Amino acid sequence: MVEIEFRNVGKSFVDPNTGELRPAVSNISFSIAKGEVVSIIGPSGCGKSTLLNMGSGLYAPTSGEVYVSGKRVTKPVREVAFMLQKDLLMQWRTIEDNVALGLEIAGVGKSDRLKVANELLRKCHLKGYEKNYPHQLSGGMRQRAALARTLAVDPQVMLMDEPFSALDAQTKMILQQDLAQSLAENGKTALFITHDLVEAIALSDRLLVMSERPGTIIEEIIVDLPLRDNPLQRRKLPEIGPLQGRLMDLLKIGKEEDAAVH
Ligand SMILES: Nc1ncnc2c1ncn2[C@@H]1O[C@H](COP(=O)(O)OP(=O)(O)OP(=O)(O)O)[C@@H](O)[C@H]1O
Repeated sequence: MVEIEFRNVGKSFVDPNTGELRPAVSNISFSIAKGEVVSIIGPSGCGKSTLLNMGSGLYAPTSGEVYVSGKRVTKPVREVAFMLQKDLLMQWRTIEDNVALGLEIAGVGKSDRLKVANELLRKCHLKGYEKNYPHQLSGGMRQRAALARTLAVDPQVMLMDEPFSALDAQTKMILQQDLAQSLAENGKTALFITHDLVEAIALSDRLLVMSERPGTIIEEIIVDLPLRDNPLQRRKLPEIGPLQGRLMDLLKIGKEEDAAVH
């Protein structure tokens, strides 16, 4: 079953310098099946975040259509949860209250929502920190809390915009492991943006490679490797190097003066 579909999607923005409409992405078509994890990679400014914003209904496409679970997206969609590079935790709420926020908005009673929050905090290795405030946690721990908060609303689709890019390399690998296990266990569908090529390979079933602005999909690569639920082990497979090399070539990294990734 198809969970997310982009049909000939384009998006233009008014260029603040010229006042004219300028395309950010054009002619984007792809679909993601239920339970699939797909990563988008591409040069800075090619429109990756713009795609996620359209997937969640925060931006309307200028042309084409976006569908989630067969319904055309015309406004923010409940089935979709967003996770960003910034943890966006509320400083005045404890970690458990931050994780429970989505459930509170949905009208779930206090004891039920705290039960869900505490179970997710345990799974995300934050047991014992439930009553802490965000400033009392490290960056990695805050991002774990943000992951728990995203999972708490039990979204069908997770849209993730460089969620781990601010973390150190080792913390990042551990969080990738937690995310991958959680996605696999719960059969979630995810669209993931990253500049980290190995992260994309380690986490995904499929990769979409974009061109420079106006971004369009120039290549689709099926990651035909085992261990999608275990990126720590997948990273060690010998196929990772050649796949990374292929992506570097597509993005022209180190090949030309005007390389696509800076
Ligand atoms: N609200 C907006 N108004 C005007 N221009 C915008 C707006 N949002 C994005 N853009 C422009 O659209 C282009 C794509 O932006 P977007 O943030 O989607 O790129 P990206 O691929 O996610 O970049 P990065 O990898 O650097 O995060 C950029 O040139 C950006 O300046």
